[in-house]
Amino acid sequence: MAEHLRLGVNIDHVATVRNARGAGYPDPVRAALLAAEAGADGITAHLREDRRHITDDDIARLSQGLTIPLNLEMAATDEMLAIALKHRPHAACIVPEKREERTTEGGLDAAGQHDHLAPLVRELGAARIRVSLFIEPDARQIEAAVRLGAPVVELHTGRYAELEGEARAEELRRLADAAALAAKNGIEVHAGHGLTYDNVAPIAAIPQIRELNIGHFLVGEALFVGLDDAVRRMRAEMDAAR
Ligand SMILES: CC(=O)[C@@H](O)[C@H](O)COP(=O)(O)O
Ligand SMILES: NCC(=O)COP(=O)(O)O
Repeated sequence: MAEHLRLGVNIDHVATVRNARGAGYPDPVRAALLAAEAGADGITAHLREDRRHITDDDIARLSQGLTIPLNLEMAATDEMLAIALKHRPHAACIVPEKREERTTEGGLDAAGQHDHLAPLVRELGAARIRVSLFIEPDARQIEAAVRLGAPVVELHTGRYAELEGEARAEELRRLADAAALAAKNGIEVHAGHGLTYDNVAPIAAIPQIRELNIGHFLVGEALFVGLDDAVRRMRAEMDAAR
């Protein structure tokens, strides 16, 4: 039987709504605490270099107030490394970032950026922060993660979420193959981006995947049913698929 599948709730887009008005509400930390009560196994927050949603203060408050693990998503920069080392989250997921993108468009080029990433992975690991690389489901990237000594990879499910029909089925096969290859090499496998009630089941059914990080859909759904119900239903969809 496949092991328990953890749900990491990403609260970035609670901050997007707050920042639209420059107000103090809605508070992403309050959302994180509510998600934890509803059964989230962890909280994910992406401190973008342009601070378009999550802010430094949010990370400080999440680091102090959470009773479940924090997964800090960060670009591979010295500034973000210093922030991670200051707050020491449970995990740090290194993601690619472009200022002009609407959302995280693709995976990190772990293969092409080995020399840039190696010291970062080493320093985070030495601080006992669990490093994860947000990559495309691609054997070359997984082999690069192995060479870098990353304990975790998070497979980018954005393409899978956007595609339909046979193209989606093909992307699902790539995700399953990548998960199997990573697990065979002793890497813990996570996945996320663009997951919803409608598309989560086939991803949750991949036995090597141990954690899903889901945010944008849950925050939107929370407008209609509340965050508690949205997190509980996602948990149920994941468990049913497992
Ligand atoms: C890396 C990633 O997938 C996330 O951080 C998430 O989707 C929310 O942030 P953005 O929408 O700003 O990319
Ligand atoms: N790393 C993926 C994540 O944290 C959530 O992505 P999304 O559900 O907001 O698209």
